[in-house]
Amino acid sequence: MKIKFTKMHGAGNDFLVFNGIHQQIAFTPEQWKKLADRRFGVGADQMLVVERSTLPEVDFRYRIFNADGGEVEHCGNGARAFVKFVHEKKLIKKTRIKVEIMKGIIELNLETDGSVTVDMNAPILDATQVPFDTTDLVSKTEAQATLWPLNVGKKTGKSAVLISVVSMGNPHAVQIVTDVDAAPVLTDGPLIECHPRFPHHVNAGFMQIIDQHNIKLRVFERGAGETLACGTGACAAVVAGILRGHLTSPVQVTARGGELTISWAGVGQSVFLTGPAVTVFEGEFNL
Ligand SMILES: N[C@@H](CCC[C@H](N)C(=O)O)C(=O)O
Repeated sequence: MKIKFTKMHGAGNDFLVFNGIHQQIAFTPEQWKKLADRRFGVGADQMLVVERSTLPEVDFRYRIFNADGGEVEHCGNGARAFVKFVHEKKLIKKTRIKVEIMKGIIELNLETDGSVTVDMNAPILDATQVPFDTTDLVSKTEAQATLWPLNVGKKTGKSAVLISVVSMGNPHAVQIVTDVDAAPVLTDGPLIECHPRFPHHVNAGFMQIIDQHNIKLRVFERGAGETLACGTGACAAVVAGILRGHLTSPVQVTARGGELTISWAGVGQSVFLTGPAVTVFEGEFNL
């Protein structure tokens, strides 16, 4: 059986996108992992499957699989690629689209310049809901933010890493660094990703504040390693930076693969993510 896919990216975060409406897409975690492999498969950070939603007034359901084969709750860059995909495949004419994801519904808008804005819903700031185990930890407060000490490698006790814990539907641990290019993303990233205090594992963000409206960001993603950009990671970082009093909305996020714009009006409000989505090529493989 031949399976068709589209290779896409959003600011360098790359995807294999599958039309699950006109072909049956049901792979095992091992098969997803093999497809994502950059040597033995096609190569991607995430795989996205577009399906019909069964919910009233919701246009599609979209499922997300990390490169390690695990299904996850959300993907901000993927959501933009998804909108471009359903338009290019003529699956819908509307530019404002409602989509069911694992934990809720999001609204997306295809802008006239081809970029996509995603209403990412309100961030979850209650650490235990992220989920993050706060047992025996003493938090610090900075402006409106709660900061948690996290023992990472040899950084323990007074040298523990101070993190903001934010869920954008998926879990994020964000820290501020002075120089993102020198930050220990590849060494501390995997330790934070699988830290025992995060029972569902976590995406580890390293943010350098440039000024009130600009940050540089690198994210070591759960289940995918460091990617060239992470949409939910950008939202979580900006939320953390605004709560800590360092940033003011809107914020331009410079990732290694491109630029994202994030707006947030504050606690209880939706975060809006705007950025590019690009189709690279179409392909097919035999299963
Ligand atoms: N690249 C994504 C996030 C994908 C999921 C993430 N790795 C997780 O496991 O939560 C984005 O653009 O948001």
